[in-house]
Amino acid sequence: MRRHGPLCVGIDPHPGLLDAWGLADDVEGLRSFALPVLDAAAGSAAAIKPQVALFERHGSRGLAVLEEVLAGARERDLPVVADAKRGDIGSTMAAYADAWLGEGSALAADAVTLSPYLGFESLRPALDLAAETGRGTFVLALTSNPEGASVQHQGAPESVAAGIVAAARAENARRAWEYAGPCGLVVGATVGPALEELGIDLAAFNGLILAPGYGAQGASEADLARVFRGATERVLVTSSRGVLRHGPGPAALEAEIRRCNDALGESFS
Ligand SMILES: O=c1ccn([C@@H]2O[C@H](COP(=O)(O)O)[C@@H](O)[C@H]2O)c(=O)[nH]1
Repeated sequence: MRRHGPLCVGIDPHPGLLDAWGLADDVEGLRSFALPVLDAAAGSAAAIKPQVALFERHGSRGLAVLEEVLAGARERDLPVVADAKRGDIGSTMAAYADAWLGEGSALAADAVTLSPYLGFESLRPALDLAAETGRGTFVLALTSNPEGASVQHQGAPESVAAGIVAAARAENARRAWEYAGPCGLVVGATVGPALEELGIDLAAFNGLILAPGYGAQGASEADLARVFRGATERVLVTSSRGVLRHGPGPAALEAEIRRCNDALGESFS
């Protein structure tokens, strides 16, 4: 993030985008889509965030393409957040943790997104494995979709989302870290005044924040600066369709990534 700016490029090979790029909605199309995005992001973006569902829909061969993306990112020293949104009872969670954060797993990424809605502690195997292996997690707190509020804003005196933020903060405080703890949060750039309304202060948060909603979902650089005031230096801003619609040419993709990073940098300064 310090080197390139706060933009994380989402790799979301939607059927409509494959079509717009002149590619078939099959495994060859998936590969011809994902690898140029990886190339464009290496050297211009802070990270990439492959959307696992859009690889899974192509079955085992789709997951093999994801493994190729992960290996290519490792070779290029480009951090990867696997957007898998895993969350299950603890015994099963250990298997998800091994897959996405385990040393030697072909699917291991630098960080994985997790859903805490079976209870924050159910994530324990992934939280512990991330800390042991120097990887990270991003736990869904306030998601960017409008429906999220019906669950995440509930509760008094502390909302569900505020409870998740407090649990993530306590998790990071269990160990000493140089800059930010391994338990990050997902907070949408589209949440408007929800953080203030729910009494959540992200300036005091001790991990990274993954912020979807920029670009295709309508949040602007100014919205990000407003929502994350006091915490912008730890915000990894992610955009998928907003960047990908500039493809297929790698030069145009890279130019858009650089433009976003410049605009975000200006807005955050
Ligand atoms: O709260 C959330 C959590 C995750 N996402 C994911 O981010 C991208 C957003 O794609 P855009 O094309 O930039 O809208 C997508 O993979 C979502 O599953 C999110 O949007 N909101």
